[in-house]
Amino acid sequence: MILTLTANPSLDRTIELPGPVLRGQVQRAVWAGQQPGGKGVNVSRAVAAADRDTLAVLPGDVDDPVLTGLDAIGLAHRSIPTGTPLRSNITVTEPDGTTTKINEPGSLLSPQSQNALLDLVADQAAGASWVVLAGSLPPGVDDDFYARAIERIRGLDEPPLIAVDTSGAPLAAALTASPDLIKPNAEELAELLSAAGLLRAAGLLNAGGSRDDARADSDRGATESFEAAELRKTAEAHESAAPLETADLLAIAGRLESSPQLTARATSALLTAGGAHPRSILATLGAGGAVLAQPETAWHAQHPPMDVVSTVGAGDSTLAGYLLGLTGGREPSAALAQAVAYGAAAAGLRGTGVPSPEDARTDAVTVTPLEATVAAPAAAPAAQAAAPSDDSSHRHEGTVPEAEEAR
Ligand SMILES: Nc1ncnc2c1ncn2[C@@H]1O[C@H](COP(=O)(O)OP(=O)(O)OP(=O)(O)O)[C@@H](O)[C@H]1O
Ligand SMILES: O=P(O)(O)OC[C@@]1(O)O[C@H](CO)[C@@H](O)[C@@H]1O
Repeated sequence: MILTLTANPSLDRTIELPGPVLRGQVQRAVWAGQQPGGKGVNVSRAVAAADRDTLAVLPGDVDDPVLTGLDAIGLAHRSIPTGTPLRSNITVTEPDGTTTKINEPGSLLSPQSQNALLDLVADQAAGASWVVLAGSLPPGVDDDFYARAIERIRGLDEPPLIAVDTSGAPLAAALTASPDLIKPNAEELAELLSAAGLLRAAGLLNAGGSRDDARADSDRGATESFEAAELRKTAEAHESAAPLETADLLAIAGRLESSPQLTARATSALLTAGGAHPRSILATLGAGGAVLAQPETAWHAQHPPMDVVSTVGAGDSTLAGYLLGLTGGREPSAALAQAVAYGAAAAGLRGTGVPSPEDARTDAVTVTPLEATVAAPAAAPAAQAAAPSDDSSHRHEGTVPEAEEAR
């Protein structure tokens, strides 16, 4: 059984526009719909769609629209009453697949409710194969909530494996409890690397990595390239220990999305960093597919270009596809192919759509092993960190040859 905990569930409202969003104007939607959502809930929906056992644990009153929505689709769930309404999150989609999302903060969750939720998860996790802790934390909940959940679950006689899909401070805090798997997207990965001081080890600063080198690069020509400018800004922000600005994080995330090799190196830096860290990383890269990194191995899986309808929940479906693959007996690389097939299928569905196994076809997915992903120690200069090679790329219709499986 795959159990999910969604600390901050939502009613996902989706509005489809006939053209681009026009700020400040009245626009008429061509379609609108709503689904019970939140990251863990979506994982459970995808697992249930594959006819596999799942239980969604969440806060919320039984007559809340999220809970009645779960009743309506027959999804197994357990909740703790809160006396306050769950949030609504709004998605606006445009015909070219552009997805704009506005998420409410959610209602305050009292300390009593938080404890009741942790008790419920620990109680229900006995006998599960995986527990997924997913989504943001509502107001009133400390950043270490998922870390506390991990400690509770690990205290069970036969603890299940634990996956975490959240962002920012709750993700950083969860890492201190060494989850078995995390599923960051490119931006979350960039944020984690920055917070851990691993941007340079990950090869995300320029070769020399120093402010002077970056300046020298830019001084070489009167016209500083966009790339050089981004690197210089990043280096300066990093070395002055100032938090990276959103624009810098997005620039780094963009580089990760367009380079699986760089992502493999970045994930490797996290996996080999001193102190607590996750055991595996499933990094999703939007249209760039996903990288699965484990100590000493990494793979990239890619879906061909496709028409995107709504990417909301694509990451959750990716995680569900991966766990369905693993618990169904697939090797990690084959489970990765299934993960990307699930993510791509979800991106082709309206709203927070989750695919069925028939929608998620692995035969179109290419899986490529990435080599030399064990980076030099975190403090080593980028120039000495092992760079993954891409000369072993090949296509093998969603599964990997036995020789590679054995790596
Ligand atoms: N434009 C796209 N084309 C093809 N596949 C896509 C596209 N966008 C997303 N996907 C698929 O969905 C997966 C997850 O996407 P992404 O990295 O955006 O996750 P995410 O930010 O966690 O998503 P969310 O939080 O909305 O669930 C990707 O790994 C990929 O398989
Ligand atoms: O605000 P959070 O908890 O980070 O994300 C919530 C959310 O955006 O995540 C799901 C898509 O991944 C949606 O169902 C939901 O609206």
